[in-house]
Amino acid sequence: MQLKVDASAVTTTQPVKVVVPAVKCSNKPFRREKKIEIIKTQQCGWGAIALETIGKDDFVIEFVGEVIDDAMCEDRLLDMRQRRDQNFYMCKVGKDFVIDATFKGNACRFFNHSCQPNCRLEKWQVDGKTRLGVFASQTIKVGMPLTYNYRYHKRENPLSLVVYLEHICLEPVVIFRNLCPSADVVMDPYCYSTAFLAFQLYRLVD
Ligand SMILES: C[S@@+](CC[C@H](N)C(=O)[O-])C[C@H]1O[C@@H](n2cnc3c(N)ncnc32)[C@H](O)[C@@H]1O
Repeated sequence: MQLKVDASAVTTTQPVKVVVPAVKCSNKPFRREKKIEIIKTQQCGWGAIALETIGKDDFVIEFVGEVIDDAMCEDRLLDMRQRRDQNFYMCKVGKDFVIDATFKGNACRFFNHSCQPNCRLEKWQVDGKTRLGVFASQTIKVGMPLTYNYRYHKRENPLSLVVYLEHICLEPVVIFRNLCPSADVVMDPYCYSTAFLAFQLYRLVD
């Protein structure tokens, strides 16, 4: 599996000088990424595991991808629906600001969701630009799957939700059965619609 990375189109993975947000000053720049392996999981497609012990609150990896606006995001969601894609790699960072790791990204695009994750996403301001870092929320041992909570949300534009719901109802899917046994992610397992795609946008909006 090869991902194309176009440096001009993605947020960078290079170490940079970090301006830590005043409110959340933890003085931890995006340092070296941790060693990670991409593996085929039993039930969640591809996933990522730690290849080294990761300390609590350590920087793990940056979430990189193409920066797209809401309109482009909508277009891509429609394309995904037509292709019947089941894996989604978008993170909504703010209004008109989505990072899409579908076509361009790094190992972070393989981190699966868990309601009891060992990592968390943080939004940082770096030299005036918003960047997403994945940090360990606990000590992570070698071989452990790397997960964070996708924080699904409902589509904000109810109109588009209605339109999409009319159009699609695919095969039943049961998701998050493996890493997410609890019921705090509510999905309709019988209607795999674009409404569902909307849930698949990770949310990091304040
Ligand atoms: C960011 S991708 C993660 C990598 C993905 N598993 C793959 O094979 O490329 C997100 C997608 O992985 C799948 N996924 C993530 N977490 C999952 C979980 N806990 N259980 C089942 N599928 C999961 C869903 O299809 C989701 O849209």
